[in-house]
Amino acid sequence: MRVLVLSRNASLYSTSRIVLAARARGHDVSIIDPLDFQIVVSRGGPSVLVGGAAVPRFDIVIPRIGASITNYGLAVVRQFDLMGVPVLNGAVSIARSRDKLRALQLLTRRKLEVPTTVCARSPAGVEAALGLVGGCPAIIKLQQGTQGIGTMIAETPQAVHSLLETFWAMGQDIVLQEYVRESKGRDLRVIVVGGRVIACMRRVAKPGEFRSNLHRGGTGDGVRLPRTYRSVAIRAAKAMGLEVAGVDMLESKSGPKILEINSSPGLEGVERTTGIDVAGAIISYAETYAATHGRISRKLVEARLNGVIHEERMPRRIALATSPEVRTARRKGAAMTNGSSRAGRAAS
Ligand SMILES: Nc1ncnc2c1ncn2[C@@H]1O[C@H](COP(=O)(O)OP(=O)(O)OP(=O)(O)O)[C@@H](O)[C@H]1O
Ligand SMILES: [Mg+2]
Ligand SMILES: [Mg+2]
Repeated sequence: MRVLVLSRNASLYSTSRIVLAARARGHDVSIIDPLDFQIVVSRGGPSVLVGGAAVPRFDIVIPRIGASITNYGLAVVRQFDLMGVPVLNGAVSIARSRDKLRALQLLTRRKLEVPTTVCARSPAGVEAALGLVGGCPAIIKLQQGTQGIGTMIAETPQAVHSLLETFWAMGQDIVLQEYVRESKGRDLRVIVVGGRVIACMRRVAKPGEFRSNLHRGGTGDGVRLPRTYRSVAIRAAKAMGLEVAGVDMLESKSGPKILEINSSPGLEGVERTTGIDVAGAIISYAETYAATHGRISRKLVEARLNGVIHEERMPRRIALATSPEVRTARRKGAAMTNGSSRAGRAAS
């Protein structure tokens, strides 16, 4: 297959692992910075250029869009969506995951548990909001934060007021959230690919810190998930329409509570702590996905762009098809990797 990885930096761990995994399976891989694309919108149909020149037709696009270029990156991904090129993940589902409030709204619509969260935009409702999330300490989050930056804890109502007022004055959208005390600075990062749990690590915050992110000094350990947690992670990814997802969950006294779902989850922490070949699992799934979504109808493309159709509603006949090209690529991949990857087997 001809694989396009959208990434600003080929030397990033996750990008290079995905590229290596694809090449090991015999695929032709290009890595292009999303900002290098020109997006052409005309009545003649959607297209993209790089440096003014046409690009080859790709069989699959794997976007790794960083938070700093969400808007332009999503426009590029949407253009590939419009061109009918299979994309893992699509623009609508990435956009959903980038906004924590939007994501939580979608999750609760599917009856999935999340920490009680209140969004407000005027000082008048703050007391009531604080009561709803169980008082202090309370969590305050930027709606678009990542790597733990933008997630804060407020120990007193005064701190809540001053933080909210500061962020509102800066024009930032924030949410107030119940602090799940019993999680004790731990969370679970679950990697779901194509509706299957591929790997999971428990992250533990460093002493004196409530955020367990590895970027904030936390440490990770591979864990086997109980069945209820597995099924919640899978349902959460599906609710967002994400084919590749990093689901963050807290272990609360009433069971899993979902914090957020990441659409370009980092692979370094989870691969190193679990020893699982997550990149291989993504490519293995990409092969199946490209084969089954390569020639989807214009109607389906539009439905997907409008976010009204979920992949599970794809006709079964399409969902099960496997092209000769994919079978050959799989055979080559199996020979080159000796077929020994746990994740590769799990996802195939
Ligand atoms: N409501 C909460 N109760 C307890 N701890 C929380 C809560 N919300 C967040 N945390 C802690 O803070 C960390 C960061 O929060 P969150 O996952 O929402 O932010 P993020 O910046 O998007 O992180 P990521 O890098 O995983 O994308 C979580 O991993 C968890 O350890
Ligand atoms: Mg996040
Ligand atoms: Mg997180």
